[in-house]
Amino acid sequence: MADTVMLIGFMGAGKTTVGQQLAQATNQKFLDLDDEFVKETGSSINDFMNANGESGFRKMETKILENRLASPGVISTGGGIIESDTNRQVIKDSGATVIFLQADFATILQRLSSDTDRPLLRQLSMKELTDRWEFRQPLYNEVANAVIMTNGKSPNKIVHELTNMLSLEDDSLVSLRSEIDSLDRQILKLISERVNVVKEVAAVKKLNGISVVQPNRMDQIRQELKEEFQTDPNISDELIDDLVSLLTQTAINKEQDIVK
Ligand SMILES: Nc1ncnc2c1ncn2[C@@H]1O[C@H](COP(=O)(O)OP(=O)(O)O)[C@@H](O)[C@H]1O
Ligand SMILES: O=C(O)C1=C[C@@H](OP(=O)(O)O)[C@@H](O)[C@H](O)C1
Ligand SMILES: [Mg+2]
Repeated sequence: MADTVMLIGFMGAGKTTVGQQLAQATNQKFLDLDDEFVKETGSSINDFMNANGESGFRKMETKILENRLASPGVISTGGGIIESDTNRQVIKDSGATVIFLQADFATILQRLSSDTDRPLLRQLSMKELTDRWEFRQPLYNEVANAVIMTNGKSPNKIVHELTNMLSLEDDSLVSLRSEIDSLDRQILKLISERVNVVKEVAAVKKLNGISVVQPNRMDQIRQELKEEFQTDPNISDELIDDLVSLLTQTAINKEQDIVK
């Protein structure tokens, strides 16, 4: 395992949560630069930013990064650490293994919906926050050695991926698999949402005495999807046939349970 593993990513990506658990799982020291900030300044981040503005916060954040970077173990950073050119250079020069914890913007907003500790969340408008998100993405990528997609994954699962990745030679395969794992979870969540709608359909059919299986409807679904996706080289007619069969069979089973 590398001497220092540094977690970067936007607010709410899970740097603090995952960093703590990764350090525990691998028996290493854990440092969170936001906690170090509070220790060093004797002030909460909210109070410090209120008094000194974001630029004052950034200057102190750079000092703390430079002081703590040599610490072996897991270091979780604050989401804005990569905004400064100096910080990015310091991070690149440090030799730490830098992991970008990625999550989509909607997931971030959901995770932070009841947060009160992050001043920027309150100070910035939604447009400014979105702009900040977009501005930072290439900067995270610039310093990262590997990316872990966190959408739909528990911190435990992410720690597991990280421990695998950190003992592997080829990070690129792990990053790509991480993306696939995240997409698989999103697909399953969508299927679960589809089943919820199917249950409502079953209730309507039951009320009106309509039979569960409607062969025309299945053919229509297949036909429409094939037309819509005919120019997508990744989606073959066979894939559509297989997927629709799977989805409709799942739906029929569920509806039959409800209608009987
Ligand atoms: N993988 C995850 N899945 C769901 N919720 C998460 C995940 N990682 C973190 N969270 C939650 O999101 C919020 C922000 O996490 P935190 O670790 O503080 O993020 P960061 O340090 O990147 O800002 C916390 O409430 C935490 O419990
Ligand atoms: O994104 C940012 O600019 C910030 C993220 C926070 O850390 P987390 O990323 O751990 O929330 C904290 O450093 C401060 O509120 C500013
Ligand atoms: Mg944090």
